[in-house]
Amino acid sequence: MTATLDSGAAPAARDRAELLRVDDLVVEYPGKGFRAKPFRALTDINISIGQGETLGLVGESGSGKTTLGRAVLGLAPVTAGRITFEGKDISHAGRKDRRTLSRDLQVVFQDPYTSLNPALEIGDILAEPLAVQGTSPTAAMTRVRELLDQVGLPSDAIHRLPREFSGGQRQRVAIARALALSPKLIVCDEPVSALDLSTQARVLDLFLQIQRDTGVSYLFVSHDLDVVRHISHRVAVMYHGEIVEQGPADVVTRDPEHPYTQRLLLASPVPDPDRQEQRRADRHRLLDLQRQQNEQAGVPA
Ligand SMILES: Nc1ncnc2c1ncn2[C@@H]1O[C@H](COP(=O)(O)OP(=O)(O)OP(=O)(O)O)[C@@H](O)[C@H]1O
Repeated sequence: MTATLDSGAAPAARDRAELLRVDDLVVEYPGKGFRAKPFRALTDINISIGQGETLGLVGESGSGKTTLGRAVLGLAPVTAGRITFEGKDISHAGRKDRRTLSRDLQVVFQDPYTSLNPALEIGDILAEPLAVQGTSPTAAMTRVRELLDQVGLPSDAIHRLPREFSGGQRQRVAIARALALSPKLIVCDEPVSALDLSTQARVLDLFLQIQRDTGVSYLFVSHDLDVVRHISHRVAVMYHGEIVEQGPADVVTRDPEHPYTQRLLLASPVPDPDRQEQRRADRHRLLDLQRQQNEQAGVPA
């Protein structure tokens, strides 16, 4: 884990094979309560993600980031448009197809405190997806040990319960669970926003390391431009259910064209842009420092 906040995702390779493609996607939730009419959460979304690539999805609360991730996972209704995975239309994939797809398409949620079953030992949490896909108990335990090692947790975690771990360690368990079946794409929905700054940095580094080791792709949802810049090859900016800008992470997050992205960049109690940049630089320095200190002290994230 040596990456710093300014040396995150590797530059995008030009000729990545396309893994996920979303064309003209519209998502409408059925209306209920005060929203008697269907509510259009996404309008004409077009994105693609290559193999080993990270697309960062950024935008304010309610802009539709989670809905887009949910649509990819088959959890939100596709009203119009198309979602293609490895060239196959999965927009309306049924249960059986989804079960097959779950080998390749996984998710890490925001809250490490509620996303793990508190009654299960870590070994059982990690073995669960393997058992569902028919892996034998012996092979599953070998894989569980591999996964713990991959996410930087000790092998004795197998017999411990989630409550015995910190937020960062629990998120490592959630990442290990997502990795169990060697997926091709992981939808990461605000996976570091519940963590403190130094833990955020270490977990982001873990995501990067895993991508380098396995070639997995990420659809990485975050409201935090710093986080998205660090982890992503490309960034798409969402506003009121639409993508208003997308392009290389560095360009979009440092020199955005769209006024909404410019506002997002400046969304800070510090009004002066120079001080804003200063604040960001300070934050990066702080993160690096904390990470170095933790590493020297051998403190797990
Ligand atoms: N199941 C649902 N039924 C109806 N409306 C929904 C549902 N889920 C989300 N919405 C609405 O869709 C819009 C987009 O929500 P979404 O959660 O995708 O945004 P977001 O950018 O991820 O926001 P946040 O960061 O707060 O999660 C919001 O107006 C939300 O109220």
